Amino acid sequence: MLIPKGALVVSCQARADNPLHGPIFMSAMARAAAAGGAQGFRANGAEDVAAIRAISTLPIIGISKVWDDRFPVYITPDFDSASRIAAAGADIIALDATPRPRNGEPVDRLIARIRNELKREVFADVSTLEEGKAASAHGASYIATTLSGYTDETAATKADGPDLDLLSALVAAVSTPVIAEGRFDTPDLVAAAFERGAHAVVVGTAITNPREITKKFVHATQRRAV
Ligand SMILES: CC(=O)N[C@H](C=O)[C@@H](O)[C@H](O)[C@H](O)COP(=O)(O)O
Repeated sequence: MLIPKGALVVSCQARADNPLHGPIFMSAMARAAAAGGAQGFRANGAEDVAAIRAISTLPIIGISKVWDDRFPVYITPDFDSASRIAAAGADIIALDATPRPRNGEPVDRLIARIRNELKREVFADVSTLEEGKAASAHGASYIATTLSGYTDETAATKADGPDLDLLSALVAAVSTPVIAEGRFDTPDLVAAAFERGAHAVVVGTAITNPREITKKFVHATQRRAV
């Protein structure tokens, strides 16, 4: 198991519309995170994964976001996208493990192919307890709460912060290590995740997205006591 128990993993991702988009910025983010004590990274796409691999030996959870209007699944939907990030240096491949339609092989087959053909650990992003149990049964190495709040079924929970209830339910139900990911945006929430039995916590936006962090502060400037 590559992700150590108790680890903080930092997600270094910036989409094309973000001023920090690109491997130079994302590898600098990763260096800063490692200097701060992060024990692993999550990164999107072969270029960013390769740039982070070049500056660190810490475990990289690689994803490949592929948007296709015909399908809701965009996180590593098929074997080809998984292969590209494995070749770029990802130690662990994260994928959408919901049963939603995808332009790729069914999730059980995708997990098996990544394990058997790419020889990589599989990190299953789920949104419900049932999906987590299924991914565990299919051989995923980690089950993560990443997609809670981002599927039609779970959209209502997004406004409530991270899905601590799903985290606890997964910890109780599967022997696979459970990772807290998605809106863990304060040190207190990270501590709460470990109290509930998380194996590790992945933090993205709150550490690596200055635009979104700035928005929160600007929002505070607009608050007025009544
Ligand atoms: C739903 C989805 O596509 N999540 C993505 C998965 O890679 C990222 O956009 C998130 O930033 C990541 O999961 C970390 O979460 P947060 O940024 O909330 O700490």
